[in-house]
Amino acid sequence: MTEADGRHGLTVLGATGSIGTSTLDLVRRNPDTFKVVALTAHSRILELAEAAREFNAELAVTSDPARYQDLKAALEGSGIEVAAGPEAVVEAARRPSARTVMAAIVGAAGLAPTLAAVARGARVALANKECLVCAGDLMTAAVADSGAVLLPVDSEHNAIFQVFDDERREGIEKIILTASGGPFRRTALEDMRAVTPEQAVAHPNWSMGAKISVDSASMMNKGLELIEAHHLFAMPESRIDILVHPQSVIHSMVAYVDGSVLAQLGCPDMRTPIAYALAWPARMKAPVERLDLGKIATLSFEAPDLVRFPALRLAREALRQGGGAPTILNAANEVAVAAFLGRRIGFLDIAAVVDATLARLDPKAPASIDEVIGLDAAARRTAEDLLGSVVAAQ
Ligand SMILES: NC(=O)C1=CN([C@@H]2O[C@H](COP(=O)(O)OP(=O)(O)OC[C@H]3O[C@@H](n4cnc5c(N)ncnc54)[C@H](OP(=O)(O)O)[C@@H]3O)[C@@H](O)[C@H]2O)C=CC1
Ligand SMILES: CC(=O)[C@@H](O)[C@H](O)COP(=O)(O)O
Ligand SMILES: [Mn+2]
Repeated sequence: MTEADGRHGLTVLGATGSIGTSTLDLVRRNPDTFKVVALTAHSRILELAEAAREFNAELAVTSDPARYQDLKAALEGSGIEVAAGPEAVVEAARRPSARTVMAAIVGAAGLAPTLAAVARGARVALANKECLVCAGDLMTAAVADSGAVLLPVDSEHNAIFQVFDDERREGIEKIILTASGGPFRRTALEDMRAVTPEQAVAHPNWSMGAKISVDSASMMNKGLELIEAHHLFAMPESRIDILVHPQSVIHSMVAYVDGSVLAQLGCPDMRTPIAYALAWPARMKAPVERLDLGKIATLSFEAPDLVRFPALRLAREALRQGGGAPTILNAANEVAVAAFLGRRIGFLDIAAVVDATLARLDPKAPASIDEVIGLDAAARRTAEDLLGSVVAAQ
């Protein structure tokens, strides 16, 4: 459970990313509490090596086998074990000395290592929402089988987790997920056609990786979070509302049958939900700006616009349809977002590619993780094939 030296063993998957570095910032401030076991990354080898040295990690892993020699050279003489490849990331997640695994890889690439942490019954601080979107039923079944504890890190789900009375579920009426509306909340549909990746990643409230920032701009992020909430809290789609709240101060709410609505509030800084997940069920200090509602003065709310943000509608329909539809939605979205960031398609083409991919494939429910991986791969191939035709049709 804990290290021989009494500290809480922690592995960070995706250590070089936005969530990974925020996690390590908290670890840096609490050296007597946490012991870093393994750190993983993909391409940012120097940052990975630097963090591994700073935190005296047992193991550093790059998921890219072609970067093994670079990582080995960067850690020469440190005594830190080095490994490479997707299977090595899974092995890192399996290391038993880490009581908690922070799952902060972006995309479905995080599925296998997150499942490995779940399978050994670890505490899994889950940032990687795509895991639950593409394999939610299988993941929650694996959690039930192994006795793993899933601690939501995504700010909305962490908020819900803090105010959701799981012991008295019959008292819960619905979940209200808040959404900032992203950088294009007030942009006309016609103008969205020409927005650039730089504009799309410029989130008004949060500093995040490129992929989730684009998802926030298209509101696919809220669609993914709808599916994530369905799996984390076993709530039907019909009892999960989405409400645009541009200030990102109320991170989400739970409405009860007696008319009470419980919310979690805070300044938008991921170190709050990360600290909650790392310290749970206790609390730890987080070096974040304190909320001053008097200074903010106004909190506003509006309904989401499903015409300008069709991704939200597609995600809700995929959740209603069930089976493999969310797996297809997620994989197609990953392909389309990468193509948008690479300037191969326009912003509005993202939802069009997802829609067309969903229309092409049989959404039969995957019965195993291998079937999820197969459906994910088929959806990626289909989405890649569709990139050209969707653009040509605009
Ligand atoms: N950022 C945020 O505030 C929030 C993020 N999340 C979720 O958390 C997850 C991480 O997001 P974020 O930190 O923003 O993303 P980043 O892009 O900042 O970081 C992603 C991390 O994953 C690694 N990675 C990328 N591709 C692969 C791969 N194929 N195999 C293994 N590792 C890989 C990256 O390595 P490298 O950089 O070395 O290439 C990096 O360490 C996402 O699922 C996101 O939706 C949820 C809520 C808030
Ligand atoms: C910080 C976090 O949890 C993000 O998922 C955030 O919610 C994105 O903001 P949007 O509400 O704009 O999607
Ligand atoms: Mn979120």
